Amino acid sequence: MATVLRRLSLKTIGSLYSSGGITFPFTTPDQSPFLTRNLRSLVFWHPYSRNMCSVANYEPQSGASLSAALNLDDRVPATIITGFLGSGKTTLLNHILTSQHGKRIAVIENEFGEVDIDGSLVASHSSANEDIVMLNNGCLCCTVRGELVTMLLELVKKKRDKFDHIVIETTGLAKPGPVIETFCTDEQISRRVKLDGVVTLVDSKHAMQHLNEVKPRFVVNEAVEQVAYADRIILNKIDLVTDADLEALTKKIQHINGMAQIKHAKFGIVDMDFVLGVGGYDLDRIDSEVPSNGSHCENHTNKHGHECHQGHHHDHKHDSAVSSVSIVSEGNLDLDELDDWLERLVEEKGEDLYRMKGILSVKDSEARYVFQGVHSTLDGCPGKPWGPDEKRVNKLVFIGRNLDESALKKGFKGCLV
Ligand SMILES: Nc1nc2c(ncn2[C@@H]2O[C@H](COP(=O)(O)OP(=O)(O)OP(=O)(O)O)[C@@H](O)[C@H]2O)c(=O)[nH]1
Repeated sequence: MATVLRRLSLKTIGSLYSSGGITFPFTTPDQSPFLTRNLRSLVFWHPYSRNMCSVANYEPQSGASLSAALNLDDRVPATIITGFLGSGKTTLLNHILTSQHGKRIAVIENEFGEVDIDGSLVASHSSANEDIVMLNNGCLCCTVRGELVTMLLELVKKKRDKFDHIVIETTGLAKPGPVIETFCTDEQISRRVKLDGVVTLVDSKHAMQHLNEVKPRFVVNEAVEQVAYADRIILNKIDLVTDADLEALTKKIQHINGMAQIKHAKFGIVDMDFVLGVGGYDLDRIDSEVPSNGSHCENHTNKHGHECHQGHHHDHKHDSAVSSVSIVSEGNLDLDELDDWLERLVEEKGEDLYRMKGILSVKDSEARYVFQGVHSTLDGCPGKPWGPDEKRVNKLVFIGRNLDESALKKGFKGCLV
């Protein structure tokens, strides 16, 4: 059964505020379809992310309700660092903790086993006294997910004034899906913490072997999942590979995830704005995040100075069951058809749809429509208006398992007017 997020109009938020408290929005009786409901209101509030979306068409009804609504998002951003065993997660974490970014960081270090080796490595590297390091034993994605919730709540309830950003380092064998879903589905967490992004470290020397590993039926390949869920991918340890190896790996990764920005690095050295303040789940960033043709690949730290080419994965054969499908197409979409298609899609394929993002041109609408989703949780709102001479190009990216590219394209085409 699809979980399509409900929204409240600004007017409703205002009345909830003035009535002395916010009621959790899932209690809204609004049963209208996802897009139709959202496009026909003016300003929307995401019950989990509390993002204010486009205010372009909004006529303020009362100063108090607008400012109350605009001040809603005081949640602390959280970054998940994931990546296969030995890929350089702790190295990146130490780089974050010793860099000048002006943020006080709270770290949740997930150690699998009795001895907290990574914890002491991190603690001994952290330069800022204010940084907080917490440890939990076990695997975040399975046995200790409840513990993650407890730790996050403890942080935000008791120490909120002591840090500006949370970084969670998962174990090398963690599946990111369940950890991400904690931020979307746990009401207490989603009210206080906002998922900023998933940063995946890839060991350039060994990743191909892990990505190609064939697992028994129903067993997940963690390395593939970690790439698939990423908002940012760091191809680390480039000092250990040749140009050709790096190019092949980049293509393989772009085939799995055509949405994430990729950077090459040695010892996790990347600019801080590549990993913190990513806004991977912010609807107002989707316009700049959805690539028009394949994934972004910036190569600032590439020792070899070669360029990555977007969209080239179509020239190669890959056997991975997890892949991405991009649709770039001019034209206007019929709102009702689109609504039906998206709802049907997440209902039927939600399990297999890891991430999706899109910018859509809807008939008779002045503004872009932006949406993003994780499995069957969809989230969308009107975005920037189209310019008078601007080509109205729809861009959608789906990342998931066993995606049927032709069925997705056909479904999309069926929504064009
Ligand atoms: N040559 C080389 N070594 C690196 C690079 N980045 C990290 N390393 C080394 O690789 C080893 C593993 O790095 P970690 O940061 O501990 O990796 P991790 O992902 O946290 O490892 P686990 O916690 O075991 O999953 C360490 O010895 C690092 O110093 C790199 O770019 N090049």
